[in-house]
This record gives sequence, structure tokens and C-alpha cells, in this order.
Amino acid sequence: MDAYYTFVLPILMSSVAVWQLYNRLEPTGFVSSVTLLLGIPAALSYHLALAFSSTWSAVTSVFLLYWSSLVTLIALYRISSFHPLARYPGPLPCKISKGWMSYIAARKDMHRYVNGLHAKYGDVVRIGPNELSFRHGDLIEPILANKDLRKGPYYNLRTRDGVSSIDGTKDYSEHAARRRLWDRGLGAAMTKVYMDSLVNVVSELMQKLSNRQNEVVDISQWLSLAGFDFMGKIIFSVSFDMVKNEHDHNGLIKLVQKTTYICHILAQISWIYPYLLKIPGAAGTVKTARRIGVEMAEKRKNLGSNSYDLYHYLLDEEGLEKVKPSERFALREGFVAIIAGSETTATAATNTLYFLLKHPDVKRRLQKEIREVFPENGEISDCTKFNELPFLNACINESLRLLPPGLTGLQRQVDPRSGGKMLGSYFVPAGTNVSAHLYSIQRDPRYFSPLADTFWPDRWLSQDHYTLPSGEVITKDNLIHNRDVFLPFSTGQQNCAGKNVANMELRSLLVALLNQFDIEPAEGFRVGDYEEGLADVYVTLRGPLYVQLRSVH
Ligand code: HEM
Repeated sequence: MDAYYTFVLPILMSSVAVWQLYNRLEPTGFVSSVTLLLGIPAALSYHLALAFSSTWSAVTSVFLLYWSSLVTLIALYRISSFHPLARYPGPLPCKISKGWMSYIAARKDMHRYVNGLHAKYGDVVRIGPNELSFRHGDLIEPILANKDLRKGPYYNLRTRDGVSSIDGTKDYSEHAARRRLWDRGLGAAMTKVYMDSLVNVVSELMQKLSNRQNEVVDISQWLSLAGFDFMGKIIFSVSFDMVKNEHDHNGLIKLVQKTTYICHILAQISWIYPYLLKIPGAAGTVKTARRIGVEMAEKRKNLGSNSYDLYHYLLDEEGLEKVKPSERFALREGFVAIIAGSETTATAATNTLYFLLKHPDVKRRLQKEIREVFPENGEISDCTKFNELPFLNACINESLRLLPPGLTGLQRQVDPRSGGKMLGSYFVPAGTNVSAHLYSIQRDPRYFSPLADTFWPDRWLSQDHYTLPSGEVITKDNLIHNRDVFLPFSTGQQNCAGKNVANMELRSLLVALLNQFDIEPAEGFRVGDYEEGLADVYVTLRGPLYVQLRSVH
């Protein structure tokens, strides 16, 4: 009993007090964390040292008891009925710690995991101690296009030394000023300016592929090479020459993939990131990626440009802004632009080809449409002709519906200083992180029916009758097709800045490939393996899609 009063009780009382402090004030700063997690047990060890046989046993016993009681209190509170999110269902590990979602992120299948949770628990699921995922079309706009909600802690990794990239900017007025520059550089008018670069990249790709007609070709990898080459041109006016060299010779693609994967894991527990940065050698890949992005941007700035590119506008080289934009900020955008623009479009193009390979009848219909509109060999420079390809549009939309390249729910946060917020009929307490799980919503039969989980591009065509893949004919009254919830480029102020460019690139690549080649799965390759191997790391990581090509011209 004596030991209890002299040793156990003070430690338990201290951990209860610190737990209360964490609950109310959520301190995450370096000094407060060191004080609360190390300083207090160290001071207790010093004061209680006489109750132990040695200093070592005092330190280990006090630290063990202090930390374990703190962790137990936190876990019990999070699963208790006193927690503000107690009424929302979800699996136990999600309620206890975001560490669980870090593990799911490391497993790379968060899109399927969260989709499964929605199937089990319904439209709202607690996916973290302090986080809700929504699967309801009516809640997309209130979450993603609502100035009361800002980007959540998932995006904290996009800020370093007080400088955020565009997609990590939480202040809406600062974001609007920076987004204006991006919109100048990537707006609809710029697609014409970038067309020459695109035609060059696509022609080079077609040339290389036509030399490989008797080989097994990983079209997924080739589309990545082309995607990076095109981004190099339009962002920095540089040639990465990946298609020319037939290889990711500088390791840039690998670096982007590794960085997004690591960031996706860390972003679940983003409070840890500032500490990692202080450890020499830790988060090395992320630091390297940032450095390379800044170096490329700096090089571009020093060279100036002979032609228009994104940096022409990010650096405001024409002096269109009343106040010159901050160079420090502009230089931070380099790597974001590469990450946001390269693999996303390559993924959208590869996914579409995958669905076409899986549905040869759809592929034949699409090839017929393309070859009627673009009779010449691989000629794609007139992108106004893309409007004459409704079935291509339907196939791309259907692919983006089932497999949007950004697979993760986009996180926002209810203002911690507010009194909470109603999202539809759900009350969401202040400080809660929320996301709309577009992957699940876009596969929901309430919005797309029949065959919500099936690649059936006809649903995107306007007609009175539809023939299902089974041969059954349905009238348009039996079709549910809610375009409002089809948002692969997100919505609101922080929607995709590169949508116009992506749409042009995607169409150009698919038209050129399907016009020039007959494409079949490589012998012995199970096409379904491609989809099974898709990994959610916020954007998509893809495995190979092995094909055989035969030129038709
Ligand atoms: C099919 C291809 C693409 C898809 C599906 C796509 C999708 C998205 C999505 C869903 C977001 C919102 C991300 C979030 O809130 O976390 C986004 C943001 C963004 N995207 Fe794209 N994207 C594509 C291509 C591109 C291209 C080619 C660029 C050009 C470089 C680009 C630049 C950006 C930028 C800069 C943002 C951040 C915008 C902001 O925060 O204001 N994207 N994209």
C-alpha cells in the first residue's frame, strides 16, 4: 500500500493530467512534446528515486508506468461513449489510433479497405480516432467545395520551413493568389500552346513502339516515360528524354513513386514528420525529392524561357501580378507539378487500355470510331476532333469512374475553433477530419446503375435504349447516371489545376495508340493481374500491363 501512495499514485495522477492536456489542447510542438513525454517522467524518476533500489530501476519503472497508463487512457477514451465521435461506427483499431491507417497505407490497399468499411458500416465510417469517411453524393460539395473546411493534417507534409506547395496551402486567400498563376499556366487556352510538345512526345512514343512489334511491351511503363517527358516540357521546358532513352535513366519515376508511398504512410500520422526531419538520414527520399524539384525549378528560373511553360507563369515572367509572387514559394512547386501531372495521366491512360483489353468488343468499337475520325496514321495534332469521339469520351469516363487515379479520400477538417458543423444530417464535432470517398461513391449503385462495378461505357452516351453486355435492352428510364458525383479531378477551390492538360494528353495518347496499333494482351499474361496489382498511395502505383502491338498502317 505504501508503494502505491509513494510511487504508483503520483505517476498515475501525472499521466491523467497530461492526458487531459492532450485532450483539450492537443499540443504537438517539439518543446511541449519533449516536456510532456520525457520531461515529466524524468522529473518523477528523480523525485521517486529513493523508492527504488537503483536509478536505472527508477527510470525504467516510472517511464513504463507513465507511458503505458497514458496510452491506456487515450485508447479507453477513444473507444468510450464519451468520445465526440462515439455515435459513428467503425472498426476498433481505427478508433484507437491513426497508426492503423498508416499500416493500411503501407499495405497499399486503402481504397479497397475503406470501400469495404463502407459496405459493412454504411455511408459514414470512423476511419480514425478523429476522422470520418463519407460515402454519400450529397456530401461531396459540402466537404470538398466548402470554404469553412480546410485541408486536413494529411496535407501537413506539404509544408516545410513555413513554405507550402499549392496543394498543401490551407489559407484560402493565399491559395487563390497562387492558384491564379497555375490557372494561367495550365488553363484551357494553354492546351493549344502545349500541343506541339505533346505531338512530339506522342510521335516519339509511336516510333519506339512500332520498333517493338514482335516483342512483349509493358505499355504501363512506356506511358509513364511519355507522361514524364511531356511534363518536363510543359513545366520546365526541359527534355527528360525518357522515351528516347527507353528508360527512366535518372531514376525520377522511381523517386516520385517512392516519395508518394512514404508520404502516404507518414501523412496518416503527420505529427511525426517534423520529428523525422530532425533525425539525420530519416525521410531521406522525401528530402531528396524536394531538393531535386527545387533544383529543377531553379535551373529553369536561371535559364529563362524561350517558350511558354508553367514556370513562365509561376514566376510571373510577364509581370502580370501587381505584387511579384514569392520565388521561395514558386520554387517549391516544381516537384508537386511533376507528381501531380505525370503518373496521374499515365495511370488514367493505362487503366483505360486495361479495361479495353478486358473487353475486346468495346476496344473494337472504339478503334472503329477513332479510325473513322482520324484516318491518317497517328495524326493527333487537331485536338478539336476529339469532340467527334463520343465513345472515346465514354470509355475514358468509365475508366476514371471505376479507377480514379487518385484513389484516396481527400481529407478536410472542420474548423477546430468552430462549434462543429452539420454535414447533411450528420453533426461533425469541431476539429474532426472528414473525407468524401470518391472511389466508393463512383461505384455506388445509387448513382450509377445497372452494373455499378462493371466497365460499361455505354452509360455515358445519351440515347433512348441501352444494350447491356448480356444483350438485355433497357430504356433510359431504367438507367441511373448521376454525373454530379463523377469527380475524378475533385471539385471546389482546390480541384485539379491540370484537368485541361490531362484531358488533352489522355485523349492524344489513346487516339494515337489505338489508331496505329492493334493491341492484344501479351501471351500468357493474365490481364486481371493488372487491376489486382494497383496500389493506393494517394495516387495510384501501377504494375506492368504486358501487351503485343501490331501496326495497322
Ligand atoms: C488524369 C489525370 C489527373 C487526375 C485524375 C488528377 C486529379 C486530381 C485531384 C483529385 C486533385 C485534388 C487532390 C487533393 O485535393 O488532394 C488534383 C489536384 C491537382 N492537380 Fe491533378 N490530376 C490529373 C492530372 C494533372 C496534371 C496533368 C496536372 C499538371 C501539372 C495536375 C496538377 C494538379 C495540381 C497542381 C493540383 C493541386 C491543385 C490545388 O491544390 O489547387 N493534375 N488533381
